[in-house]
Amino acid sequence: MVNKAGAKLRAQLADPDRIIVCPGVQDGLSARVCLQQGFENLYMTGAGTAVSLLGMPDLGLTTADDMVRNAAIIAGLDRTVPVIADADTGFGGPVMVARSVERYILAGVAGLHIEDQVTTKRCGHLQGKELVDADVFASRIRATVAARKRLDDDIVIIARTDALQSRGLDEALARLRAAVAAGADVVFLEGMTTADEMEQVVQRMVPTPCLLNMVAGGVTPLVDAQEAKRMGYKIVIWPLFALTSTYLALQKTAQELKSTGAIKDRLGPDGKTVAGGVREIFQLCGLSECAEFDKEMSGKAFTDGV
Ligand SMILES: C[C@](O)(C(=O)O)[C@H](CC(=O)O)C(=O)O
Repeated sequence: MVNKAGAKLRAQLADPDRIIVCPGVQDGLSARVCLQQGFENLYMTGAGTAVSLLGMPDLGLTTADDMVRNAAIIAGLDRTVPVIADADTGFGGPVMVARSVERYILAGVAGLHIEDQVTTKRCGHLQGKELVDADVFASRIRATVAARKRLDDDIVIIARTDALQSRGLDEALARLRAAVAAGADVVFLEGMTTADEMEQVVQRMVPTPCLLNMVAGGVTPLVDAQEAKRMGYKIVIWPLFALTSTYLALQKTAQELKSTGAIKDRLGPDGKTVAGGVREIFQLCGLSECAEFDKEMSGKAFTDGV
């Protein structure tokens, strides 16, 4: 087996008492902050990757290269923490989908989701989404399963449908059932708009585990982990929380720099040290571990300190 992350995520899914709460992260820094807070899973957001890496909206503009590279960076920070990654539409026909899935597996990802929008997709919480036919979606899932088999891997395959908006709940559920028949492990019904739909999906998809997507400013009512668990969800993602926090904090300090010509130091809890100073952030990102590793390997880079 190439990648043990999938097996770990499967064990988490098999725990009947567990709900897997995944903070969405868009880069190494947001992943580091969530790891510091002790999260046991991470979610790599495609929307956040588009916004953070490209400065562009979630409109299918990220390539497989952009997404796999970002997933590899995030998954590589702590191999004990399973990462679920957005794989959008799989980026093409069955050959391309299988190639992409292999690359996600080799990147060390534990689970990924593939959806039924057209390749020129958009965020699931925007209007005017277009879908591929149900048989095309099923072939994407089959190609994902084939890639997993080819690498003898355990990656968790999450089938996402965006069909609710234009086709209604029954067709969306039928698409998810077909995806499960094709080998998907978990289902993700995107863009639910009421608590009743949220409850129904879990009940009507039994025994397949369901993922719930909590997007601030999106169309789905927001519930906490306890409520999601009560509804029967096994995975909850908060894809944009880090992006939103980063955006709001950056905007505030950018305004300060622009209007005053400087940034005032913010002091930490001890009242003396600068909060969020360069050394603190490097420590978060493994400064001491890097120096320690260098020493253990008889490297000399940090003998005079760092
Ligand atoms: C989950 C999602 O696919 C993502 O890219 O994180 C997005 C989130 C978003 O754009 O609001 C989605 O729900 O489509």
